[in-house]
Amino acid sequence: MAAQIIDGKALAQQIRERIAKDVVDLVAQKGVRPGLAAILVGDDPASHIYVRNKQKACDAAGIYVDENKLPASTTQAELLRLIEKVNADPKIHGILVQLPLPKHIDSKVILDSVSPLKDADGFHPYNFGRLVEGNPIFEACTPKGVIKMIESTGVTIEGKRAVVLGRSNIVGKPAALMLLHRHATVTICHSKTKDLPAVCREAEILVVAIGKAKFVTADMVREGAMVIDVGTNRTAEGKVVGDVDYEPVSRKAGWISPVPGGVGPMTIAMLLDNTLESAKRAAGLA
Ligand SMILES: Nc1nc2c(c(=O)[nH]1)N[C@@H](CN(C=O)c1ccc(C(=O)N[C@@H](CCC(=O)O)C(=O)O)cc1)CN2
Repeated sequence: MAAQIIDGKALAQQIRERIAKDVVDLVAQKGVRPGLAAILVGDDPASHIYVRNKQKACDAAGIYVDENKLPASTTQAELLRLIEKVNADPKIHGILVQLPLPKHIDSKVILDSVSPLKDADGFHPYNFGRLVEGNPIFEACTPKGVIKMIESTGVTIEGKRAVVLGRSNIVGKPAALMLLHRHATVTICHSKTKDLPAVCREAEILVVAIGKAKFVTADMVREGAMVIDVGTNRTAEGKVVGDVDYEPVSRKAGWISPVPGGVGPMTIAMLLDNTLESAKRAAGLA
């Protein structure tokens, strides 16, 4: 039987509509409009599309955006000065530094300079540490979206065998922690994992964030499993595909998220959610 589709695009739209209502209430009650500083350095075409989509989503939700598009020649010192400025700006409740940054800029230095109180992407080590403790303030947008997608199915996470494929700081590790805090039994797999297909087949929930087109094939998936595909890969023909070989896997899985239209739109919705929550805290509401 074909898997049920987890429609991230539709879920993200519902969440964005709820955020838009909450923004109206926040402005009415406290006179505070959530504000996001969006910082994009360089000419990466995909990054330009993502930032434009984030800006459009903020506009639709009534979130103010301070847009900063900087040339690829921007120095690390110039970028640090801009972050210092938005850290201190009371109109700004969330800061987004679009990744990847140009090679001459040290991403870690930049991300560490974002105020942990405005870290809407959840990438600052303070917020990662809070997540490890199980007491997060800002959670990274992509893994937070993954959890919302799993929860939207009504399937309980508690007690499930979850496998996270990929160990990046911005997706794999936080996704594993979020599943662990919801009492899943979690395994993280990576390039050195022995017999990866066998480990993946143990998963009742399989989160794939490995960055390789169609890497997960049907033989790696347990019958009836929930498969969440975090990948965004472009084929030679320019088509966007995930890390999961969708058609054959969807015939074996119980639930599957598509690419496009799965985790990507949820990442954007969670950025808005984090910015709104930050503005609520600044207004003394959370
Ligand atoms: N500062 C950040 N940088 C990056 C992040 C992030 O969360 N914060 N994540 C990715 C890029 N990203 C968001 O910035 C992102 C990627 C993909 C999508 C998306 O909606 N994808 C569509 C398909 C897109 C297409 O057709 O080209 C989909 O899956 O439906 C949204 C956001 C790296 N950088």
